[in-house]
Amino acid sequence: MNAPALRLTDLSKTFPLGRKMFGKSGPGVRAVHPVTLDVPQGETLGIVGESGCGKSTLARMLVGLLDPTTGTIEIEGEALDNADPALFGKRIQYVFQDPISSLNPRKTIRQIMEAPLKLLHGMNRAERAKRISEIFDTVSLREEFLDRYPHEFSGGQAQRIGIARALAAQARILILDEPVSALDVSVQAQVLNLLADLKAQLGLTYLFISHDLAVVEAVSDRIAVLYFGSVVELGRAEDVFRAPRHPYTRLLANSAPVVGRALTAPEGRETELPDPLDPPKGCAFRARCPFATEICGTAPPPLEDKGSGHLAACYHPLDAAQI
Ligand SMILES: Nc1ncnc2c1ncn2[C@@H]1O[C@H](COP(=O)(O)OP(=O)(O)OP(=O)(O)O)[C@@H](O)[C@H]1O
Repeated sequence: MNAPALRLTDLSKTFPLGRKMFGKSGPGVRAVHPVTLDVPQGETLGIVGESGCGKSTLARMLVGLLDPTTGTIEIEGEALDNADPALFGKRIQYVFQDPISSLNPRKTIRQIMEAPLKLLHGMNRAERAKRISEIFDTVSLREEFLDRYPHEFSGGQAQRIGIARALAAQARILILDEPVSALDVSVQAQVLNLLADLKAQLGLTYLFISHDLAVVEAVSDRIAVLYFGSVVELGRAEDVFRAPRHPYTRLLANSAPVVGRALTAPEGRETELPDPLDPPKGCAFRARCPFATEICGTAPPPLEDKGSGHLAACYHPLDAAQI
């Protein structure tokens, strides 16, 4: 069997707060609790969760922008070494939410496209020109765009350029961080279609981060739900929002699709995330959960298979009658 495209083992991140006192570091914000997860080759894994649940921190560790506090990242069976950022760049690339501001405004598109070909693959001028021409053809961009600057493009064109830049590195895993949220609805579908075509054509693996549950459900094979830095549910895209096992996922699904609306909670229950500086001892969702009992305050529930490969971290997983 092939090694998974991506294997995370106990990957976590704590941001230290304040200076070290008497040689000891102060308290920290635990942004991502240890995550253990395989992403098979060719899969699109959707990652959802409300603001502050750790999506960006997780994604930034995966592309080498942040050092993990614990754990390892393996790509196609090979451990990534943080000391060699170029190794990350060739294997895994980030496509940003805001395509225009993620491209260097002082560089032409040609310069932007050439950088990974030169730095990561040592290509000469002729090789770079040939490769850029092939990539532009793949993403349906005209070569006359190459001598223009990022601000001259619409959001949809700029996102195609962002995707083209990620392809130039020849990475086979793309982290798509809200890749269509900043685009008009009519353009969103074009970019999503392009991503689907590229995946089929090039055998790519995607991690698709979004607040838009309908988009995530449509594009993903599996979905991971993050809450307060932990994966609390993981299952097939068709099951996670339609037959959630974790009460948080049900809350998330019931709160959609109104973007930006505060999540609702049963009367008398908390609506806020716990304080990251003073994390609760047991399940982080228990103050918001209508099913919480004593056991929920003892220790965080482990992420376990609740049937047919559908995982949830909950002592009282929902059954069909509760959905
Ligand atoms: N550099 C940092 N220093 C300290 N705390 C941080 C830092 N970056 C993120 N955090 C904290 O880590 C937690 C997770 O943040 P993160 O940005 O990963 O969440 P997110 O799910 O991506 O949110 P959003 O959807 O708003 O981007 C939050 O409590 C945040 O305040």
